[in-house]
Amino acid sequence: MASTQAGAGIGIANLPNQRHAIASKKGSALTMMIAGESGLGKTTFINTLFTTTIKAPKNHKRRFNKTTEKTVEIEIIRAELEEKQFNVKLSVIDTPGFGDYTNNRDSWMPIIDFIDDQHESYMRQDQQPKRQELSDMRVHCCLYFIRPTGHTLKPLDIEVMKRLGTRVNLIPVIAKADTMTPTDLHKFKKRILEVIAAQNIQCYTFPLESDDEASTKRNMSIMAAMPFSIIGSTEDVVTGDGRTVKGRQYSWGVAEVENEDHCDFKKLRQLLIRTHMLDLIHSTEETHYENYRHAQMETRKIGEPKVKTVTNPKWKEEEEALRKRFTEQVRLEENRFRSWEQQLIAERDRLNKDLEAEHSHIKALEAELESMQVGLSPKRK
Ligand SMILES: Nc1nc2c(ncn2[C@@H]2O[C@H](COP(=O)(O)OP(=O)(O)OP(=O)(O)O)[C@@H](O)[C@H]2O)c(=O)[nH]1
Repeated sequence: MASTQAGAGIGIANLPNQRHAIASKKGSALTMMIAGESGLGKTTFINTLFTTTIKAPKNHKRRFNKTTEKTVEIEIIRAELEEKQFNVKLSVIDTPGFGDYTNNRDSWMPIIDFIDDQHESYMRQDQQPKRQELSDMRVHCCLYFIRPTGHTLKPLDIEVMKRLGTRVNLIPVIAKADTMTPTDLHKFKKRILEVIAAQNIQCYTFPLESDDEASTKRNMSIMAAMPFSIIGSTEDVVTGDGRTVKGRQYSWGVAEVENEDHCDFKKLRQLLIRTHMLDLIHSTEETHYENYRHAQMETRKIGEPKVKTVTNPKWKEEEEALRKRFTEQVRLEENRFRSWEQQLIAERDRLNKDLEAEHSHIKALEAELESMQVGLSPKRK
């Protein structure tokens, strides 16, 4: 696996030039999450990103190049990027696709919970007296994959994006851009942006103005590309003019991953791991984590554990079913006891009657005995 970034480097050396020079000697850690409906190429995208950003692995720590089977649970893929003494620990969280079920809430709720749980875990560690080695898996950005329908955002997309946007730096992405013509793609992007504005969905934004003109221009061009259209592929294919590129081969030609006329993969990668990595980390800390902390502090005392409300509707349904089963069981048992009680009462009555009959019988015998005794006793004169 060769780096396609050979000349430009992977860009980590550019980190000191970024707006927030917070990179320490220890390096930075970037955690990105990939979410969206099933089968949109999320896992393929991760592999594509890694094959084009990471040099051949030198040790077992780097774990990537996943097979593209259906993702069924949240998976974390880690890699280390290193360039000119800058070390970036990259974690990519692949999430199960949703949208396959009648009740789709079941599938996207764990994603939201995962983001909240990372904030919670960091906050709890932060409140401890000893805070040297905080483990931090807070999600710095979430790429939300949109199906290339050519129409508009679906209600499910809107629902999930709204929730994600208030928790994390949300970056909308149009999947499988090679399945749309440039004109349709352009119209689709416009409609998506209209829905995002109308529905008040919070997406990641960054300051466009920079110290130098070139950076400002670059920022504007990246921002103008949102929502980023992408093509995912780890395959090397040969173009009509003889170049070997990462792309998807069709009878009509090649859809190239890194060709800016074909999709925005390059711009997205530039934003994520070159130009705005530190801004993503910083805004997570300053905005999303602070929002979470603030909301929790209003309702809880320091050190108090979070009351886990049962937010997952699947659990709610299970709880409901369990409650019904329990009530039914109690009702059956009560009926059983009641009929048992009836039987006991009937048995008691029967025994009482028998006892009474025995009593009467004994009394009759006693009376008989008495009269016999009277008959036998010697007559007095
Ligand atoms: N045309 C086209 N197909 C793609 C692209 N990216 C991925 N695919 C194909 O789409 C299919 C699904 O890809 P995955 O990466 O498994 O999709 P996923 O979103 O991770 O799927 P889940 O794990 O089920 O959520 C595979 O057959 C890929 O080869 C793309 O950019 N264009």
